[in-house]
Amino acid sequence: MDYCIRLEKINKSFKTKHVVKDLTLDIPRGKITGFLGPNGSGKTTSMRMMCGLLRPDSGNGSCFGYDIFRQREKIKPLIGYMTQSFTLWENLSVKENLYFLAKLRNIPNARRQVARLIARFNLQRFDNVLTAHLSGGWRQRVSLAASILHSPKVILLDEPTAGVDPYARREFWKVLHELSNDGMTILVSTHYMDEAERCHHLAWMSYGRLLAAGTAETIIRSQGLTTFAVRGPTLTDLECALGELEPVEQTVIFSGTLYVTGKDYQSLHRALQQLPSAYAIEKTSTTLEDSFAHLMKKVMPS
Ligand SMILES: Nc1ncnc2c1ncn2[C@@H]1O[C@H](COP(=O)(O)OP(=O)(O)OP(=O)(O)O)[C@@H](O)[C@H]1O
Repeated sequence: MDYCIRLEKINKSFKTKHVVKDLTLDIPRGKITGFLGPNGSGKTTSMRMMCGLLRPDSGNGSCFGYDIFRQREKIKPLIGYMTQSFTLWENLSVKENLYFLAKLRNIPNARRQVARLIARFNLQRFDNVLTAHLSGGWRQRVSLAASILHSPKVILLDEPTAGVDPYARREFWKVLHELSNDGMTILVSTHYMDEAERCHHLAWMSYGRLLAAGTAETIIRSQGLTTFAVRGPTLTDLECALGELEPVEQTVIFSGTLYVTGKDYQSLHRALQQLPSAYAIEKTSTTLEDSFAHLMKKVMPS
C-alpha cells in the first residue's frame, strides 16, 4: 500500500485536556479514509494535525513527505478543507461564490477553473442561482467545489453531509468517489454507518485513542463476533429476555428482525436453540455497526 500520510505516536492536549493520545496511523494515497467515533473523540483534531493545520505536541509524522511539525507551510497548499462551519455568501450566485473565492486565494486562471468545477460538479443549472436558494445537498456540493479550487492533493471533510437528505448524501458520495478515482486523497469524518461502508479505509477513535483501523471487512473480522437473525412473535419482549443471557452481547431490532450478537459462536447458538419453535433462527453477517458497538463496550467507563 502506498501511504501519503504517516503518523507515529502523535499527541495533542488543549490546556489540561489530552484529546489525541499516541495516535499511530497511515493514510493510503488516493483513497477515502473515514474517521468515525463519538462526539469529542478527537477526529477533527487528528485530521487537522495530519494535514499540518494544527501542530501536535509530540510524536512524528509526515504528509506527502513533509514533516508535520517543521514544514507545515509547505503542506498547507496541498490541502483542501471543508469545515463543519464552511459558509457560502448567500447573496452571491454559485458562480460568483466560486469566482470570489478563487480570486481571494489568488488562483491562476480563476475563470477557467471555476467553469471547470461547475461542469465537474454538475452545477451548470445553478451557476446563476443565489446560494441562499440552494438545498442542503447542493450547497455541500458547492462547498466541496470551493475546497478544491486550488487543486489540492488531499481534502479534509468534517461531517460534510450532516443534516443532508439520503439522496443528496448518495450523490455527494458519488462525487467523492470520482475525486478519489482521479487520485485525490480524502479524509472524511462521519457519524453515518452507510457512509463508513463507502470508505476504502476506516479509523475509529474513542476518547482520543485509535481503537481500530483498516477496511470495513478487516475491522469486522478482527472483532470475531457472531450474529444471528431471529424472526418470530413479540420480538421486543424476546430482546429483553435475551439481553440477560451471558453469551448475548448486543441485540437490535431492525425491519422486523431481531439481531443477536455475541463473542462465542457455540454458546450463543446453544442459547438460541432453547427458544420456542415459533422463532426462526439464522446465522447472518455481523455489521460494521455491531463491531463498533462491541469496540465501544470495551472502552466505555463502567
Ligand atoms: N481549539 C480547541 N481548544 C480547546 N479544546 C478543543 C479545541 N478543539 C477541540 N477541542 C476539544 O477536543 C476534544 C476533541 O474534539 P474534536 O473536534 O477533535 O472531536 P471530534 O471527534 O471531531 O468531535 P465531533 O464529532 O463532535 O466533531 C473535544 O473535547 C473538544 O471540545
